[in-house]
Amino acid sequence: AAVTQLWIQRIHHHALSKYPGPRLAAFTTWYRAYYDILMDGAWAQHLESLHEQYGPIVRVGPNELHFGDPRAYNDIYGMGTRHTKQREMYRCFSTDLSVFAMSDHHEAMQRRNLIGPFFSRRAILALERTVQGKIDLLVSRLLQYSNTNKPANLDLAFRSASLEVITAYCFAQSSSSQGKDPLDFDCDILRAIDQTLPMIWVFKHFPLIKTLLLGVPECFASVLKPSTKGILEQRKQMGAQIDEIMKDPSSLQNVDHETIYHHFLTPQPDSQRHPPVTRDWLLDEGLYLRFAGSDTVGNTCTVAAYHILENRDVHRKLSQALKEAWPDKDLPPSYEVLEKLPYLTAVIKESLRMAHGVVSPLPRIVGPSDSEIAGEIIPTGTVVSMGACMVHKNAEIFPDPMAFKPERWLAEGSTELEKYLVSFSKGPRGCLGINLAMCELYLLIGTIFRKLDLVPDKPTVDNISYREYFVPIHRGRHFHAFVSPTSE
Ligand code: HEM
Repeated sequence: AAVTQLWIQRIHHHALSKYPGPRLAAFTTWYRAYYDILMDGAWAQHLESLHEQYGPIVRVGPNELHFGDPRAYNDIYGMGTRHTKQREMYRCFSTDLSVFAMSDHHEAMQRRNLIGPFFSRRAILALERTVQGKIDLLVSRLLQYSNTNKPANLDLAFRSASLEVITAYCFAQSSSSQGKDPLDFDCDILRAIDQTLPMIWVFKHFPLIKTLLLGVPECFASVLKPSTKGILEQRKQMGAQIDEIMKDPSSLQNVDHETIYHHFLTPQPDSQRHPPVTRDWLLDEGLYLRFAGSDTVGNTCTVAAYHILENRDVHRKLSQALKEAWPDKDLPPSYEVLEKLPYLTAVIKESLRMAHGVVSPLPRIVGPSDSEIAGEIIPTGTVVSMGACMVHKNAEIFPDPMAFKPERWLAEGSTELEKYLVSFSKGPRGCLGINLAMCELYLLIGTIFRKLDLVPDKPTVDNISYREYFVPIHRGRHFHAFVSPTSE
């Protein structure tokens, strides 16, 4: 009887009852859990079919709406909005004290003000050489393949390069695993991400499992579930660096550029009051930054390389533009020169559109008062979201949306399109690392396509199709290519 009563309440007498959607979804969050967990990260894909069936607003949970009309994106995430992040989602990453997991608007703004300057354009330009150094290392590793008959795994190559950049940038360390063959781009940290990321939906729908696995002493957790072993090991390693710094802050003088720890340990003006500097805070913030700054950039490069190499005309135009701006291969132009190249810029924008950035819809809780979203007044407390993929695949905004067409960003009136490029999200909780990400994308894609001739090895669209675990996980064969140096 209790179940029937709940059914009647949720289906017929709920504030969201007027919105269409599967009845089971309106009744229970297990509906979504089925797609997240049992269907292996298939929720974002399922949402597309729900919108086809039910229209632009779908009730996807007892208290949740998903929007398909691109106007909604700005209403949910744009400047001036105060909707908060949904705790259940953002706590799955086990970095609860990081800015990313904060829901209180005011606290998050203070924390963003603290971290922001570390990733400002000025700060990035000052560390451009650190970024370029890691990209040069990637190119020299890739060039080692030119003497073999083996294709290089570009998926791993780009992910490991962006991980190296963020690790050097934030922590003045290297992420490459000691003693491993650098040719296979194998790396403990990437392996830890691959092992643990698929657990996020389990953690979201069964928070007790997360508490159990991550709360018990490490030796038990790795026996209980090997998939958390990698991340616990990473917490241990980053924790050791933090312990050393907290014990002896003068050790920070031994590194050759400012790290995130220098930044956090510098006393701030009262207006940007610090959280107390604790080991737990530094660890959560550090782990999150490293995650945020690695796969996001790496995946975008993989999608970029796949499409550039699949589209001869794009490849030819890009190589031509790079050769003109960069005649001597050994004298790389600065980021500020590269970012002014129209064709490279168009390729990067189109790659961001096709890669989507974060592929899961980002859940927000409407507040502090009822809010208008896509012309509807949505009650306070409702969970709302709109996946970036829905915006990027909208055929009215981006005609022929599944085709890789940098030209769409060069056509007359294309600046209007910018507001629909939402890979970094928008507004008060948009990406904090956008300046670093853009610098990496320009230097990486510019350098790779100026210096290397890449021939894809058995490319298929499976190389870049993904399962959705906040960021994409590529389950199919990774994208591989044979590598040789460009002729001049
Ligand atoms: C192509 C690369 C990148 C893409 C597409 C991307 C995308 C995003 C998106 C969509 C969000 C919003 C997440 C949400 O609301 O839940 C976000 C947040 C964030 N990103 Fe990025 N990101 C990229 C690179 C980076 C880099 C290099 C860093 C630097 C460490 C970074 C740091 C952050 C941080 C700290 C947040 C949390 C901001 C907050 O919660 O207020 N990201 N990013």
